[in-house]
Amino acid sequence: MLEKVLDEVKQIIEKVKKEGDKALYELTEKFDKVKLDYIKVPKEKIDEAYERVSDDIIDALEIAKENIERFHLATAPESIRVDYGDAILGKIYVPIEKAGLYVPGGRASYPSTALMTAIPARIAGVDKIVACTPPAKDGVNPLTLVALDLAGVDEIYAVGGAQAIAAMAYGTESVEKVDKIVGPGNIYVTAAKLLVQKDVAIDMPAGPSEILIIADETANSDFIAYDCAAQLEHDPLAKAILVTTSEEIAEKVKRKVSELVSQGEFKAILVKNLDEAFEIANKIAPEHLSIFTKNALKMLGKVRNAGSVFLGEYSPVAAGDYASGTNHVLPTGGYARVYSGLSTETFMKHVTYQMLSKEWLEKYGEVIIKIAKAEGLPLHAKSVEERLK
Ligand SMILES: NC(=O)c1ccc[n+]([C@@H]2O[C@H](COP(=O)([O-])OP(=O)(O)OC[C@H]3O[C@@H](n4cnc5c(N)ncnc54)[C@H](O)[C@@H]3O)[C@@H](O)[C@H]2O)c1
Ligand SMILES: N[C@H](CO)Cc1c[nH]c[nH+]1
Ligand SMILES: [Zn+2]
Repeated sequence: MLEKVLDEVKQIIEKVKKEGDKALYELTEKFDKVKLDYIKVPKEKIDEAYERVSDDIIDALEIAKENIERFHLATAPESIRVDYGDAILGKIYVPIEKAGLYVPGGRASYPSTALMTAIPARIAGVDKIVACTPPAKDGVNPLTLVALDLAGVDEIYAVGGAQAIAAMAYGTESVEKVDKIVGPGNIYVTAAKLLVQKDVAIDMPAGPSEILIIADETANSDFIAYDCAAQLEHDPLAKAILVTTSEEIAEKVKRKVSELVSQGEFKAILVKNLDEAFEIANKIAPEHLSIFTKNALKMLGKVRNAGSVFLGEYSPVAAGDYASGTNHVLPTGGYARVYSGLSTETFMKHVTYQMLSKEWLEKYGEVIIKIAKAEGLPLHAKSVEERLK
């Protein structure tokens, strides 16, 4: 599917690279049908946004923010130092300097994604955080602006789609070029991230939402249907797959999903046993994997490829989408085979270090010298020999 839009997206990227802000204004008019007279959202528009949203929803965002912060702090990578007596070796985690967040906003608005991307970036200690999000007729969605502001984003740009990714990758008069672009989006956004990744780091391909549910005969078919429908409501390209040992559940879920939602792709697969179900799930590597079986927590050991796992009937994917605290920016399209979801680590890199003693070098110098000479790199050997004279 991505291949179908690659040529069009390439052209969008080239236009932004060549024409900068002018291209952003034109493409926003073409794709978003919006004519704004700014790209960088002015401070007064952010202040105004607080007036336009209710205290009630701000309170809900604040609670979600606390839970997301709590989990991302608890799971942040820690520097490590190993002291072997004659040598100290270690790894320090350091933040990247500039991060660009993409917060979607085409068919729905995504203030939750503002929190999911900005909070880990702040915890990591990123120096400058900017965000792009598509505008509507009267500007960027006010709740998205409030969420970005609450999470501490430095600059917000009213631009979406592939043009936003190109702007953050290469910079324009208004948009700052960043070191790494993160965040989910539709097929155009995802294709653009894949195309610019030779010039800028990206988190992962995080495209149209997906769910795969493994269910045995004990599962509640209505809960399964609602979880499927919830992910299908994101995008006509969204996918939901039920893998079950029960024909009855497959039929009930199929019927209910078709009553609840009319877009996206739903498929039910009947299997003989749960081992077969996990084999299929691991092959597909879905963004979300929900497990509705007896002893669900025990099933975690069978999971190899998935973005995030939801265990038992009281763990709707919507909880992870908004408020439990795990991140909802997750790999799609089978990329969970090799990529992880967004985390504090996404905004960091590690630097290894060592401080060796004379004793260590006396003990291992010969090993270094032998291998260096075997590789045909005599000056590597010499750099050790000189110290051991
Ligand atoms: N995988 C994840 O972690 C995750 C998380 C949240 C959301 N999502 C996904 O994000 C997506 C959000 O999509 P959305 O469309 O609502 O918002 P979006 O912001 O991703 O896309 C909107 C933009 O797409 C561009 N666009 C629309 N039609 C175009 C066309 N024909 N040609 C070129 N560009 C075009 C426009 O510029 C517009 O600004 C959904 O697919 C949802 O499932 C994924
Ligand atoms: N389910 C989405 C990830 O695929 C995340 C999200 C945001 N808002 C609602 N849901
Ligand atoms: Zn969702």
